[in-house]
Amino acid sequence: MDTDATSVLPAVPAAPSLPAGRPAAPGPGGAAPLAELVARDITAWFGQRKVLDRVSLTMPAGGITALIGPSGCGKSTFLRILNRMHELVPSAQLAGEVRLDGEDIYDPAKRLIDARRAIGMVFQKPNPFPAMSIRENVLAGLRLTGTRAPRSVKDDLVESCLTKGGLWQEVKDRLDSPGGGLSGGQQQRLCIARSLAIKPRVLLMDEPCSALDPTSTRVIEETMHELAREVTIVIVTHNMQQAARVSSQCAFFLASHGTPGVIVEHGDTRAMFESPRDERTSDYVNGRFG
Ligand SMILES: Nc1ncnc2c1ncn2[C@@H]1O[C@H](COP(=O)(O)OP(=O)(O)OP(=O)(O)O)[C@@H](O)[C@H]1O
Repeated sequence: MDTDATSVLPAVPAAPSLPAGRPAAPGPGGAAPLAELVARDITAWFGQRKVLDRVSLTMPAGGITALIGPSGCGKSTFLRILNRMHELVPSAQLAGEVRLDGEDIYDPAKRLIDARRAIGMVFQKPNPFPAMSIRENVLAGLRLTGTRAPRSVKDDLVESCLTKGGLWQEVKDRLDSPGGGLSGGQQQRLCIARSLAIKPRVLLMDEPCSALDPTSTRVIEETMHELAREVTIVIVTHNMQQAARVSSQCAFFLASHGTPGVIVEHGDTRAMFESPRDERTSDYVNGRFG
């Protein structure tokens, strides 16, 4: 085992909140301000195996950050650490810290559910509750978190989340039909709408379009641009054109020859694609490996 693999979850000792790196920008229409997510010195293990080594990344408020890199370099692991899902794996350990607007999400005094509420996740494979209606799917997060609201408030929420998820026009006349009856692209947008219903401040997306056709992919990408006005987005993608189209900044992960994943280079997406500083980034974004 690595000699520095000493920490177990929760890895980060309780610490006073740090001020955010920059003032939070106000959200539209009185919504919660846009949030900055900062990961510092993240090291992760599965059992004895270290899979990430001191990865640091600031994901700016209202930005879309794309995590790119070859298979197995730790992108999904890093993403799952950002909302405390890594700890669901029994052998998983981590060190480092994750701060949402300066607040340590691994602070033992904080509730896990609050971190997951604030930092939502959309997965590679659309996972609506198939037998539940479209409406119930959108509201499922409220049920799970025990949030009660009058019918009219729920109706408004269903409409606004489906609108933000780019699905309202297609489903407004069949809200009581099962979620499982939608196409794959529609199901993924339903999952986005479901995530939005609990008003996350960050949305993590793990290859959200990899199971979708080009038309559905384009709709989701347009949706992401709209959503970035009110949530900070972090997306894992293998599709370099998608990273170039949707993201404002990119982080290139690499785990060479069995070593743990690191970030080789990160920064403005256009600069990363047009004038990468590292030769390995250039080779990857130009399709020479991976
Ligand atoms: N539950 C797990 N148990 C043990 N090892 C795991 C587990 N999940 C991931 N790993 C290992 O951790 C490393 C990083 O995996 P991860 O899925 O984060 O990479 P990735 O860059 O997202 O890959 P891909 O692009 O193929 O999804 C890999 O070597 C993988 O085998």
